Amino acid sequence: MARPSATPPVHAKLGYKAADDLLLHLPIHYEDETRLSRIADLAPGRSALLEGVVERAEVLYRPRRQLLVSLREAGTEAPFHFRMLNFYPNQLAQLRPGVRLRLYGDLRPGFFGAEMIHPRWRMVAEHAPLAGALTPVYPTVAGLAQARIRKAVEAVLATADLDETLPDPLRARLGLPGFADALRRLHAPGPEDDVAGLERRSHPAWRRMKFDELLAQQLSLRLYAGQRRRRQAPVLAEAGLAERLLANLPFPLTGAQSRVLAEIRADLARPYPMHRLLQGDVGSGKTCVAALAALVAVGSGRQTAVMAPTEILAEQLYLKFREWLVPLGIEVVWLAAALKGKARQASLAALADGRAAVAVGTHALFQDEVAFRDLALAIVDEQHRFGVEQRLALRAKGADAAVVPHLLMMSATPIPRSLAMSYFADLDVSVIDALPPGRKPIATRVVGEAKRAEVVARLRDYCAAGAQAYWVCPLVEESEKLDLKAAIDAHAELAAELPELRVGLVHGRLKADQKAAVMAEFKAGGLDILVATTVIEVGVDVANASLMVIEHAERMGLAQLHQLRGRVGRGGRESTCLLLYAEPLSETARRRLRIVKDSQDGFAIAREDLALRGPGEFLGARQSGAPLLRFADLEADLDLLEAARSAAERLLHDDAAAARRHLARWLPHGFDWLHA
Ligand SMILES: Nc1ncnc2c1ncn2[C@@H]1O[C@H](COP(=O)(O)OP(=O)(O)OP(=O)(O)O)[C@@H](O)[C@H]1O
Repeated sequence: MARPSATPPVHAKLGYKAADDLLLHLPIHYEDETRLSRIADLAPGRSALLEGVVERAEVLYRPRRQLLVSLREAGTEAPFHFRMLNFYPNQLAQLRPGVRLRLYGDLRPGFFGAEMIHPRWRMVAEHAPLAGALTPVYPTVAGLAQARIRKAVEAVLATADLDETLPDPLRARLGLPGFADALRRLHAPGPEDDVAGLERRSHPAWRRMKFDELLAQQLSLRLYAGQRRRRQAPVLAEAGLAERLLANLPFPLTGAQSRVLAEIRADLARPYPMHRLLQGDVGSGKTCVAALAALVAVGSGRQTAVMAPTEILAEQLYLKFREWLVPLGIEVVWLAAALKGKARQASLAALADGRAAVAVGTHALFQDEVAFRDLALAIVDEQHRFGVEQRLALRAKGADAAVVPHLLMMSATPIPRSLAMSYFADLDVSVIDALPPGRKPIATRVVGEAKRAEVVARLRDYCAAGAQAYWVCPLVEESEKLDLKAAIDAHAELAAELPELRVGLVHGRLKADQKAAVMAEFKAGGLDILVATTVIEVGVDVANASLMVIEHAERMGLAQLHQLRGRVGRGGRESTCLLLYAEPLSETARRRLRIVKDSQDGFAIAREDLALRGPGEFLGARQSGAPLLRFADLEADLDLLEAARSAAERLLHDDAAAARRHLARWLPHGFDWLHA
């Protein structure tokens, strides 16, 4: 009977667009049916193929209903058994005495001696031939049998075009097998192949796949870079205003800041859009460099938009930009969702007619009703927290659709080089790798919650000596409500325990002006202690705050702890950060906290965090919903990534047609998320 036409084909069931996509649907492991094992030679726990003749098959009812089959291997005395806990009556009927079976499964010690539970079995004739290749086991979905996937993959392998896209010398240099060869080996390795290497993904055939994937990514990044260079952006080269701010600043730029500013200025002076990530550890002076960049745009008679993912961060940027730009006679407007009525209309009007040269705000900046007269530069802070569409929307705000604004992204989450190289579409990266002089290291302690009373006593002494402190409440990932409750409770407790001190509270649910009022009060010294949810993570700048207590530090990411801690240590005082943890603390959790305690280097901490949590945390990959890479692992395969990077350049130059074929194979349906 024909299968109903509604049944989707195998590739669709697995989530692929085309049957050819199955070529790269690679096995997760293999079953070896190329040789028969003898039960006497097998250690328990190993999977193997056995053969035997059925002696008896009976249904037992204790301890539960099951089918027990006894078989005898040729030349042995004792029978062995297999059990089926689910079976059909016709299976029972097939298992007549004298029937010869081959079984594949795990052998384990059982009540009657060695046995298999739920092996795969089939009836065979005597001396039936063995499989010529290992049997691949593929990732699958519910209701899709391995046999169907195997068949579909075999069909595609037989018909698809497996031509070689890499030049021979390159393959030889990297020790990589040919594409067709590698693919056949992965889908159907022979008995002589290194199966362990295939399963561990270290086999040359696997390395070939990983290299190809990375190469495709690098090629697409390069093509994208080429496209960008063909787009038009305003040339911004008037530095007079920036020079005036430099003269006004109470400090000289650090060497690192000057170098990075020069890189940005060179980009802005080009007629195609900048696409640059400005990285620097917390407090390294990124915002200051960004403000100078904005002034280059403003000096050229154009507008700048500055955007942060949360209102509190945006407000901090707004305050800094005002402090630096307003004395130069520049109008800076504020725009966030909470801004309503007349104030909102005034901001919108000032942007539309160009009176305001700079707008600072949140996501509200890229709503449809926001029109710039002449947007030339978009600065996006902590960009990895924005979704791809949001970033694109801001870029589309240039007044003339043919002219694209320059894009400067800032991040205090240091992104390891391998990630930056691989994930971001053609991204130039500038790193501020030194802190301004005079910063003191922050003494960090890891303290059990049982010592909370001592911590509170310490807080009292600190504040009595004129210092200010943050008390940061746990992050409860899934629930803003719980976050809020924790902060409100901590605030009430501290206020009761320390009646002589002024304790303030700030959290994400406060209205923008309320938040701003609390922050301003803390900054002005009107509060001794600020209880906060993690909203203060980045960008908050209060020089007199020199103690930070972080509750439930064990729940937070390492990079996040480091960023939080960076809120102190900004003034002349010795600063301290206490990481409070709740018992019991696992060994891993203890190790993680120790990493933050022992290092002040954001990059080193980020590397550890990457190893522990995976790249999604850095890159907002969750927002994009697309996996970063299917096969290659950015940390483990760094050598391949480097090789792919240089090979991409060569291939485009030497054999553009091969490069195109390579891309068509690996990214047949585009990869747009990568290009944002
Ligand atoms: N070269 C410098 N010398 C001394 N102080 C500086 C220098 N550059 C910036 N600062 C000061 O250091 C503090 C942090 O600078 P800025 O806000 O630019 O850093 P950031 O990297 O954006 O920090 P954050 O991690 O807080 O976002 C600010 O108070 C700023 O005035």
